[in-house]
Amino acid sequence: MEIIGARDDRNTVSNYCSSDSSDMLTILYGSQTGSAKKLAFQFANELLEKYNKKILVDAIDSYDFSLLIDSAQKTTIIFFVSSYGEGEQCDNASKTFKYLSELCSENRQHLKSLRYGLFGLGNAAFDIYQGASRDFKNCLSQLGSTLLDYGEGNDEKGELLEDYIRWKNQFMPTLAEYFRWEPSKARIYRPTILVSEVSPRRHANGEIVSSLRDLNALDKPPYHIAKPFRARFVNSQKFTNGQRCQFHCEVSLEGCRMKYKAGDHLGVYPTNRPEDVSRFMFVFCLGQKAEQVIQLRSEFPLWIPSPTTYKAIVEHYLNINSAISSQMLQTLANFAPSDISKDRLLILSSRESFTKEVVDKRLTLWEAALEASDGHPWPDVPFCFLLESLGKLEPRYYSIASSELLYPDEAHLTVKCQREQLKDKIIYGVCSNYIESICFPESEQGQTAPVFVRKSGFKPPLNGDRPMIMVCVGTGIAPFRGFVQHRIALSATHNIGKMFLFYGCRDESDILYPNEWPEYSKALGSKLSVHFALSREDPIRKTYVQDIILQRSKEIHELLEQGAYFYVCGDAIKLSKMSKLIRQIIMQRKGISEEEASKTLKQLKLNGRYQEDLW
Ligand SMILES: Cc1cc2nc3c(=O)[nH]c(=O)nc-3n(C[C@H](O)[C@H](O)[C@H](O)COP(=O)(O)O)c2cc1C
Repeated sequence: MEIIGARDDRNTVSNYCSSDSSDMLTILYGSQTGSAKKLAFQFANELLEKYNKKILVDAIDSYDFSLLIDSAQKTTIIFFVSSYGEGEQCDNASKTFKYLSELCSENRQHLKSLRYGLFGLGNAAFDIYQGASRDFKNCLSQLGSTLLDYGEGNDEKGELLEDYIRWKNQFMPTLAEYFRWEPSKARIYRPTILVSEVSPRRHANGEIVSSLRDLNALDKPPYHIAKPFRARFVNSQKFTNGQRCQFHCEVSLEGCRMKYKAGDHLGVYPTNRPEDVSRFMFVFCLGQKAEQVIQLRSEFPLWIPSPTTYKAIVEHYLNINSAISSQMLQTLANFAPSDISKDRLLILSSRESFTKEVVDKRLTLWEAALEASDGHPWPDVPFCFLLESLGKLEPRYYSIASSELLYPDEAHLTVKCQREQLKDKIIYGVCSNYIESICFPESEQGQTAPVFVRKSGFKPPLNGDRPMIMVCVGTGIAPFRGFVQHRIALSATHNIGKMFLFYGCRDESDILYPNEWPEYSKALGSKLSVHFALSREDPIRKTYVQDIILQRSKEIHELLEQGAYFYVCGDAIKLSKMSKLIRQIIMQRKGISEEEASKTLKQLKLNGRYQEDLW
């Protein structure tokens, strides 16, 4: 009985497939930002809990599909497939999709032995809704595989989890029937993480070790995602204040030996908001034992270093404001402090109320609990239930806004505080507001955060004399500040190519780095031309980046013909039509068909000459 977590070890996957798979199930995910991966593990956990089934969970690209070709051995896989780019596969599924598409072209049913279920994750605000999951399904059907069930979850209005639950509730019993699985003896809640309270370990100086991340601060390079560097945030400067707070800050990488290049990302591990931490600790009665040292054990890989303390987990490792599902509330109801609270929570979790009362109001688990109990604490909730349900406080990624050629020991960031005003509360984005709190602290303390560099393919051309066209909205300006700095550094010794920057924001007061663009233009002369699209400057005629791009379509096309690189960065929804626009420009300027223009654009993408960094 085990869940095997995502690993890099491909051999284990192959071994697993070639053993008796008649009663075994594999769960694979294609996930860019973790949602599909999370659902895949959730599905696996539930199968383990309900049917005592042994399950492999891994990324799609870690699985060796060549083993299934024309095989007589029946294999069952449940896929969780997210769409990315323009309805495309995520990075950890694209290799497999390419492989399967090539197999399709042979027009033979090579994967007849495969039975599969598929849940697609997407967002209907994008042009090609569920492109990746539908393509994957079509491909498998051409290869002769048997579809057991297909479902789709839409991220557009925050109902992805509910879509998943509806699909899963209908599919899981069918799957069990198909395999003739008997439900394991009914249990309301079965923990998969064992939490034991132990006596404290101490640092050499006598201080209690509260988390391994503290120890990491004493560690030495190399630093990476699993061992972040505690960096100082310095020289912060606000551009705009209040609800739309945007600012610049500089992260000192001195001594950590982490190198970056313009276009890379800086991962930042946030800390939960102190107000939320203390309310969470109150609701689940953790205040008294906040500093108690605990040891965690589990059958699958845990993201929390152990031993640690309750408080360290709630502050640094647990996504206490995670989106919640009706199912979580139903399990939580078992631990209610009174029958009235239990009934109220069950009503909140019901089909009739859940969307309106929980999803639309963006209630967190602790807020829903408080609402059901009229502000009274819930002393009987097992801590492991909170760990399993809420999951990991993930690092957030920021495009680095500087060039290593000018700033080798510091990475600059451009941050917009995520603050969304709902009817009666503000939803705070955990990391941006955390960075603000350490950059503009009320006291002098706490100006460090754990960080690491994540390499990205979003890079200025290797050849410095190639033209560049850069398109962005809002804080999407960040990597382009780095690209321009990069070219300034190069210009001292090299001939550099022309640069067009198209930058969309609300009005003049919303322009980030307003003093720097004239300076960069001065330093680079005719090599840099910056064009602003200020959407709220003229209330009658709103101007967006696509409008100013269209006005310059002739020059853009000429530059593309001269080998220019085209970059897009910023809000995925606002910029979702950019590649369509470029296709249109190519079509019109070259006088070719839409199909031919699509081929040209595809080739640009393959050659790295059309790149997007969207969020
Ligand atoms: C840059 C970007 C591009 C996306 N493109 C699409 C798309 O073309 N079609 C779609 O249905 N959803 C699209 N989405 C939405 C994601 O598929 C959806 O939010 C999903 O839940 C993310 O899952 P993941 O965390 O497993 O990557 C896109 C999201 C981002 C950030």
